[in-house]
Amino acid sequence: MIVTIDGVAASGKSSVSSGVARALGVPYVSSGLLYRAATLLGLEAGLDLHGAAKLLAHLQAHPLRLEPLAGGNRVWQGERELTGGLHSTRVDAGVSVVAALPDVRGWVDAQLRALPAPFVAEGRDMGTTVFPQAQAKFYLTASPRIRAQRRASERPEDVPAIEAALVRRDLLDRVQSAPAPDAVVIDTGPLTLDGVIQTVLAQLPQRTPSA
Ligand SMILES: Nc1ncnc2c1ncn2[C@@H]1O[C@H](COP(=O)(O)OP(=O)(O)O)[C@@H](O)[C@H]1O
Ligand SMILES: Nc1ccn([C@@H]2O[C@H](COP(=O)(O)OP(=O)(O)O)[C@@H](O)[C@H]2O)c(=O)n1
Repeated sequence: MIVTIDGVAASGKSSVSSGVARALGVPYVSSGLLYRAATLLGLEAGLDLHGAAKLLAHLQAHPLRLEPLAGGNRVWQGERELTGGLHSTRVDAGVSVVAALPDVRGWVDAQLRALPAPFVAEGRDMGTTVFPQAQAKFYLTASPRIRAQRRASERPEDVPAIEAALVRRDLLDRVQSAPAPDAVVIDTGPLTLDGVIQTVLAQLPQRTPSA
């Protein structure tokens, strides 16, 4: 079974996916971490993030590996773990530019499609482009202010600055962020994290042992 959980920035995708995946006993897959890792490598190499050809050549010369665990995903470049540096403000600021490059999207999509199901996949276009065949699809929302307040514990900036950056990223990401027509949309604003996880679990199709 593949479950997709898409949504806007900081809407709760990775926390909810982790909770749902643990309840199901399967891994979750964070597609955003691959875009973040591609951005970090580009920044470290001093590349122009708008330049698809050089960035893609760099990614192919320095392959990344996503480790999709139920408790939290990790990203590796050979023996070097990149995970800790992927949620910085500078990666936040550059990632939407990298994610707009069709070649980079193809590179990420190929890695995701090579993963063995079952899993919960989270991002922007998991239910539309990457896994349109998924058995259950969800799309998380919440107001920019609520999302910024939640993320404030994870970033050095104040809530208004975080909110402005989230709104900017939503705008830059809007092309790949449309909900799938068959996704269940959940406004997480009035819900606790566990409330969202239980809402998702309650809507999953009955599983058979082989699914
Ligand atoms: N429904 C919720 N209620 C309260 N806090 C939440 C809720 N969902 C997520 N959070 C918190 O909001 C922050 C952002 O969630 P995260 O899962 O990282 O979102 P995303 O993966 O969409 O960026 C985290 O600190 C998380 O614990
Ligand atoms: N499926 C995806 C996932 C992420 N992304 C890009 O990667 C960025 C980081 O995604 P993320 O899911 O880690 O970000 P948050 O929503 O957790 O802040 C997004 O802002 C998008 O630019 C994408 O384009 N498509």
